[in-house]
Amino acid sequence: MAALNPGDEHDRFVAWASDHGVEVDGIAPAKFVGRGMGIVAARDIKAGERIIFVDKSSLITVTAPTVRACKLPQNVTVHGKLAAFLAMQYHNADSDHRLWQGVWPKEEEFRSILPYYWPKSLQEYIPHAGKVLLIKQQQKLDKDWQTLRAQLQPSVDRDLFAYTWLIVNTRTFYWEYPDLPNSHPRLPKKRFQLTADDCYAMCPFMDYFNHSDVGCDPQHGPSGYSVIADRDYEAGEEVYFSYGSHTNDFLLVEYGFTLPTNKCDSLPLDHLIIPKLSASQVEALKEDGFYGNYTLTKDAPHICHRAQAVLRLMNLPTRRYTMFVSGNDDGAADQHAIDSALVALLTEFSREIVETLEAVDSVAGGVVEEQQSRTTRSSKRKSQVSENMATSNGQAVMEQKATLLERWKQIREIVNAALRSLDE
Ligand SMILES: C[S@@+](CC[C@H](N)C(=O)[O-])C[C@H]1O[C@@H](n2cnc3c(N)ncnc32)[C@H](O)[C@@H]1O
Repeated sequence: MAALNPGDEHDRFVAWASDHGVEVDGIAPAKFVGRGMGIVAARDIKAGERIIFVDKSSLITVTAPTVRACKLPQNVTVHGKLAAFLAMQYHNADSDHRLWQGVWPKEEEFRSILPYYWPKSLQEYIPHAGKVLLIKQQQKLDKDWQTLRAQLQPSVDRDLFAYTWLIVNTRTFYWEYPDLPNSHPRLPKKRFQLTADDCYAMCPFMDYFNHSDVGCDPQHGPSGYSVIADRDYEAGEEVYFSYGSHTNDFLLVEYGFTLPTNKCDSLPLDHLIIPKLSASQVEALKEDGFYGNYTLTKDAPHICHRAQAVLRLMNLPTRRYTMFVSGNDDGAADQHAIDSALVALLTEFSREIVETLEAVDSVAGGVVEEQQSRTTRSSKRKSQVSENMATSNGQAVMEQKATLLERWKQIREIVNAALRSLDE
């Protein structure tokens, strides 16, 4: 259930936005239990109606004069530059985006939602694909901080920078700079040279929308962003759009949530397959372009072509594998043997899942106690404040644990669905 009037700070922001190039039609921000803000239909909306337009002049990008005025080092990433700008402005009561900043989730909320902040003993149980992403995220943030710290300290400390870096990570949109050749010395002159890492924009009001695997498609053009309703909506319904074709492991690490059903979900099988390969098999797969990136999905045929190939190399005479990867044989004659090999692999995966579910349950209990005792011990007196902190840490860990258990149950369901259909 959504609260249609989420509070004064949101009213003030909406009024500010409408004076700053944001045209809202038929939608409103609303507060949802357990997942912050989102957008609801404020009246019945018809498919094809434009529900929001945001003029490019209101975006925060590296080309904005206020960002350029910060004179940040040339070698820092676009992500780092935007995070530094937001952090430098964070305590400035006169900053242009003060009212917008006031409706973002607070650092405290991020601490419980985003795996970046989770205790190490819980991060350890993030599924393999998510852990790889989390390490990359930590490395990118660290590198940006190292490049910028001399310029930012002492007014901006690492905690504030991490928070604004994660605000950028969870709230930016893909932006292609309509006037690219002259936009910024840090950006390439030619459009085809732009990479995804260059194309970040903070976009007021658009960053209220929550993600779904189906929903409206945000559009960007030379004048700004717009969203067109993908279907009819009744007043009060939540309106989502898609952040992209993301798996739940990606959503968990980058945004701090998973979707209960997600048509884009898949699981990597690399951590189960790669350790079983001999050196010569690795060499052959690399030569043929079939090394790694093996995935499992809930729906038939369950595994990707690359996984079909590697299982053939591991379980059949080499010539059968060669015929398959060269495209001279569709592999149908061997499918039964490959399905049996896959069942063995997934049975091994099932054991890992059961063990992980049990481990998350017990580790999380330990973390709550550890955090509570650490928080209460660190205060001189066992004051109400420290008790409240301990309780909120405890609650955060319980929520993190629930998110993690939920993800492992989704993984179990994908594996079981594949096992059931292979058994038919
Ligand atoms: C662009 S913001 C969307 C607005 C945000 N909910 C807020 O309170 O301001 C992205 C963040 O919203 C949350 N979010 C987005 N889609 C969600 C969903 N389907 N379920 C739960 N949380 C979601 C996640 O915390 C994510 O990091």
